[in-house]
Amino acid sequence: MTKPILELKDIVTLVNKGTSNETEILKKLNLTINEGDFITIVGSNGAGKSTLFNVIGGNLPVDDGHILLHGNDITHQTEEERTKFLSRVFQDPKLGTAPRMTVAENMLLAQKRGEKRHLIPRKLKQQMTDFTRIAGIMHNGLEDRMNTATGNLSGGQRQALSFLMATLKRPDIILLDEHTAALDPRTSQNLLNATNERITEDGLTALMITHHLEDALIYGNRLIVLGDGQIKADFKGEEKQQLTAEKLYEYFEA
Ligand SMILES: Nc1ncnc2c1ncn2[C@@H]1O[C@H](COP(=O)(O)OP(=O)(O)OP(=O)(O)O)[C@@H](O)[C@H]1O
Repeated sequence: MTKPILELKDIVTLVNKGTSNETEILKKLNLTINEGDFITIVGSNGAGKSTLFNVIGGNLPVDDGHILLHGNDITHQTEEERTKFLSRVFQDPKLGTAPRMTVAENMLLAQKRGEKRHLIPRKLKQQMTDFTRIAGIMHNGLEDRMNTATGNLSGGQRQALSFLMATLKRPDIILLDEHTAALDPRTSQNLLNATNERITEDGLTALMITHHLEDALIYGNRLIVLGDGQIKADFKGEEKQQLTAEKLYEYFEA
């Protein structure tokens, strides 16, 4: 039985409110995200993908409609309040980590998310073996750089760390906002494979925006096409497996 984690019901978001430039970005968008879903999201530039993430993350207010988390209305919860159940990885490797702190310290910070953030060296020592093991999951040498300041890591290692930090506390929802777009093709592929492994093996629930149709097809159990502020298509299971890049390309109007 699939259980809904997050439900977006008739979501409307406006920009430039009350001016002659007022525009509806999300137009009565409906989406139910079930436990264990790994949803890839594609759509033209300006389709509303980042806006959708901003609405889920509480960075942008909802002008109409409702957001339910495990059936409870969280439409008006702040971004801060939503960090209890949600985490997000951005495109820019500089955004997810504290550059002067080491890999291990960043991981400890992520583990203490939502609590008072005092870094206790004793705690760090206790956790080191565990953190090193977790870093090893990314298969990119991060585990050998546990005491390196994050600012001195490669972009790929830094993004891998951001991803690990986002998953460490097993949030209900993980938003991956083109998190491999700034990386070279091989590094991007490695991170995508590691992402997929961690999400599927740990049964996490995630949404991933990508402009690479092949990646959207390979990864995840669901694929959503966003267009003009609405869900144009939602492919699941067998239907997603049968989908081709050519067919998907048809959703991108000239
Ligand atoms: N704060 C804002 N003020 C005005 N317009 C906005 C604002 N935020 C988003 N928009 C507009 O809303 C539309 C959707 O933007 P959004 O960034 O969500 O698209 P996207 O699908 O993520 O695009 P991309 O693939 O280029 O990142 C665009 O036309 C954008 O210009």
